[in-house]
Amino acid sequence: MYLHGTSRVNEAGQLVIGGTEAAELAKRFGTPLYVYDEALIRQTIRAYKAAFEKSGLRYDIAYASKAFCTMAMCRLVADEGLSIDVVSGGEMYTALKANFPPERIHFHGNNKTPDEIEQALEAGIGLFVVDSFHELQLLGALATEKGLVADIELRLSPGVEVHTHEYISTGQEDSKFGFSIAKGTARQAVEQALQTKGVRLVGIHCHIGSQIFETEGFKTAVARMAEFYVMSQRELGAADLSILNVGGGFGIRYTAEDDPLEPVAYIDAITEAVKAEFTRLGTEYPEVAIEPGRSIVGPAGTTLYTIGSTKDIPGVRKYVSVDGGMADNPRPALYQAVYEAMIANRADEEPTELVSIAGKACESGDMLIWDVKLPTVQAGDILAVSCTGAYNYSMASNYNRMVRPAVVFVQEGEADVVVKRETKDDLIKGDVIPARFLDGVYSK
Ligand SMILES: Cc1ncc(COP(=O)(O)O)c(C=O)c1O
Ligand SMILES: N[C@@H](CCCC[NH3+])C(=O)O
Repeated sequence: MYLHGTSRVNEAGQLVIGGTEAAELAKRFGTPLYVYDEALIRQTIRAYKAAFEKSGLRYDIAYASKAFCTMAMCRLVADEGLSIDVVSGGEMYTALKANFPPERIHFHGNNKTPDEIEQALEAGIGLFVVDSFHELQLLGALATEKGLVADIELRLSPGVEVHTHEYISTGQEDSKFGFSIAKGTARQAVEQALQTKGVRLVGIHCHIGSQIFETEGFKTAVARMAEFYVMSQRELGAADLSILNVGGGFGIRYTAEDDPLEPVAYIDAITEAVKAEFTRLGTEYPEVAIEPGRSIVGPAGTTLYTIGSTKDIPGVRKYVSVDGGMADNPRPALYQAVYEAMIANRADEEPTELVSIAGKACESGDMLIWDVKLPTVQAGDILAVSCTGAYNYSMASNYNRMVRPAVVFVQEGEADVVVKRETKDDLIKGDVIPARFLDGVYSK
């Protein structure tokens, strides 16, 4: 298993994360357990900032909170000086409750509801990324009603196809997101935005997809967006335009086969492309904005499970079952995502056996890893699955009425619970038995 951040194997053969043995964390907090290496999160954020500083361009980094949204994470992001991107009233509420400065919150989403827009306007959210004509009209009307002017970016689709899973590719023409540059709707959106009371067009935005390993797609997107930006200023009179937002999507190493670039390489490619394009077009450089999610939290997360039953089908495969699965990590089932794992309490032992890791949900597709080499496992061993920090906790469910695991942040030998493990009472807290069901139901 690739060891990210502060993860290492100590002399006692134990996996250690953030200065604490993983098996000790499992004992203290129970399993399944999401463990986050806080130092690695901060280090990645600082690497993005340093790469931009080097470029000399004005910049804004918004953490895409959909990857992992909790109050502690929002606090950390605020402390590191980033902005934050939210895509729902729930994410916005979490950030606001964590005292995230509202002016540094960016509100995304292809179907923001009137309630969510009102909530955002009342909270003083700094930026709306507008995704449709419907939203433009709704936001303009609601802002005007309140005597406000909302700063907006328009989400455009630059028609860039990238090599990633089709469910996480977003910049292509055939997408539910954004106004198409090629089809002319982006131009109409700028024209309409400039005539809409209650909004001020400050930027254009695109996001070409997620888990992208090369820089070509970003460079193409920058070139198309730059042309459009300058056209909007010169031909359409978009005088307040000053931000070019190229979204997130920077790839990470889930397995040894993955070969992502360092954050700095993506930023260098983007900032160099911005400079080249804007110089060619003869216009002042814009502020460059990005929205990384996965790359900030993905490698920092490890999920710990306790191994239970095994089933050996001679000549076929050996199934090793853990006490979690698709409820805490739906990504293998959804995207055929591949993960690596190790036995945390015997991390120095040679992997000798090829096994497959099964979850405990009542579902054949609940497989966390097909074919991973481990030392011979025993019930009670702690399995560590690496690189589970992005879109795992945030996409977790209560399928089969499983409780969501706790989340701990570890650093320098300290471990803090940032999300408590759900209880069985949490599972039924919204349940209501209609009074008419109770009348004599057991007496019939
Ligand atoms: C608009 C937007 N911004 C940012 C992100 C974050 O992407 P990633 O987590 O791949 O960095 C996404 C998700 O793909 C997105 O849809
Ligand atoms: N949920 C996806 C990423 C979605 C990106 C958000 N636009 C994943 O786990 O890979």
